[in-house]
Amino acid sequence: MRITVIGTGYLGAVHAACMAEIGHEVLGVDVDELKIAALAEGRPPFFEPGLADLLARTHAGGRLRFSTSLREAAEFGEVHFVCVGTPQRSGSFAADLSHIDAVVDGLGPHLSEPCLVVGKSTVPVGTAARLAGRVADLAPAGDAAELAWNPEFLREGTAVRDTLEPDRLVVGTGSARADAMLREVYAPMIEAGTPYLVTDLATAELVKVAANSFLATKISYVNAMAEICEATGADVTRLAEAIGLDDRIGSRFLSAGLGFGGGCLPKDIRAFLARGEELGVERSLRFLREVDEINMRCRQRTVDAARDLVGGSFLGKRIAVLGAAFKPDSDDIRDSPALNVAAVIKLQGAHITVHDEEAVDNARAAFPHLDYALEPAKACEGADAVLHLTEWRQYRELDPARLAAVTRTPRLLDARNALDLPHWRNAGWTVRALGRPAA
Ligand SMILES: NC(=O)C1=CN([C@@H]2O[C@H](COP(=O)(O)OP(=O)(O)OC[C@H]3O[C@@H](n4cnc5c(N)ncnc54)[C@H](O)[C@@H]3O)[C@@H](O)[C@H]2O)C=CC1
Ligand SMILES: O=C(O)[C@H]1O[C@H](OP(=O)(O)OP(=O)(O)OC[C@H]2O[C@@H](n3ccc(=O)[nH]c3=O)[C@H](O)[C@@H]2O)[C@H](O)[C@@H](O)[C@@H]1O
Repeated sequence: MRITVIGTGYLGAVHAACMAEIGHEVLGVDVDELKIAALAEGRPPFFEPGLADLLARTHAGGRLRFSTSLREAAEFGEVHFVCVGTPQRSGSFAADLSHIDAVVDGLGPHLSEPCLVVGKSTVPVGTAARLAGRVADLAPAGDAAELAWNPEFLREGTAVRDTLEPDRLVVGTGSARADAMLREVYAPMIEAGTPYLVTDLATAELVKVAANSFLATKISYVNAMAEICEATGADVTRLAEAIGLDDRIGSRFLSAGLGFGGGCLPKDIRAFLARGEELGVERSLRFLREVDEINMRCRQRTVDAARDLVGGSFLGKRIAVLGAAFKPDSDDIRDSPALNVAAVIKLQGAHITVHDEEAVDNARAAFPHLDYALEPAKACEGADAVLHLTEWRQYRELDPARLAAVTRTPRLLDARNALDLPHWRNAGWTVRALGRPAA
């Protein structure tokens, strides 16, 4: 099929490459000329494992092209996936829908042949019905163009696998034609046994925010337990292990520590709260405010634990920060808990040096007042404390004895509960972790 993917960011670039990988002819479109130039040369504009190989393969096969022209997209595609950003609006919790509106307004008048516009961005419930009306009004050929909603559940860091082997496909549509077209798009996944659920538009939109809210709630639940563990001398990692063995609960998304960040979970629960208020159902979602509060307290607890570790004040202290991305295997620093903590500590008088193999350029651009090192050991030189804030595998493989030798005082805060603490203690480190006894 001829597919366009409009918006080639963390979601769209992966979706475009994966659609080409399963055999479709794909045109990726973005307003960002630098991004399009990189993608057109087969270079991923961001770090995502597996994406570079996929781009190289699909480019070589001639199935993947890029452009900045929406008109070209309208003329080319049978199915148009809309993957533009829906960030938090400034000064409010609500989602900014201006990008998605601009795409529909730009695409609509040029949609001539029978085609399908498919929303993949995460939107407040009710948006799809509004946009469906807009597509019908704008498309010159009347009912030739339809709109369906197909929310995306990929995670950064595993985006390629999540797209090629999704847990489920959810399609919001009332139209047999739209359903048939999307079954054709996703035929290899459906044949491989991926559950394919057809719902109405509103349910499809809600499935997405309900799933992200549940994941955020699970993380904040375990972080609330970490606060209780801190008050009682218990160990949240053992607690999570024990409750996770109940398969009704499950062990995934029970890693306590610095909490969630990124371009999705934080803004999605806030946009859901804002939409709940508009709909007059704020009571049903009030718990999400608590989820957000608990999550933000994780950052504060990390700052407090780091300050305690260095003796009660950051003034004049040198702090090494390991990790800048919001999660490992990504260079994405949107609402990064690690950089949030680093910036707050810097404001309290410390000298900060940050290491992150992949996110360093993004971090430097957004936080130019922090210092950066290209090696973990360089970041730790002369440090009064080392803060482990993003759990890259590389940090689990560090040699604590070698690292201790370059610090001023070997003190470690593991804010992700991911390091082998006895190993670090044996190498002479004073070790703290969130939600665990000091030992
Ligand atoms: N990043 C992720 O892991 C996932 C993101 N989502 C949702 O997908 C949407 C996109 O997220 P990301 O890819 O992370 O954002 P992003 O910011 O990385 O990418 C958005 C892209 O849209 C482009 N864009 C903006 N206006 C445009 C226009 N008028 N025409 C063409 N392109 C335009 C931007 O230049 C940018 O490249 C959001 O709604 C997000 O919540 C959903 C699932 C996973
Ligand atoms: O809507 C989206 O964009 C995506 O948001 C999340 O994916 P993502 O943000 O890429 O990453 P996650 O693996 O969910 O991690 C989110 C944050 O939670 C934190 N986290 C995760 C798991 C955990 O146990 N503890 C924890 O603190 C991570 O460090 C990270 O900061 C969802 O997992 C995806 O299903 C969804 O498609």
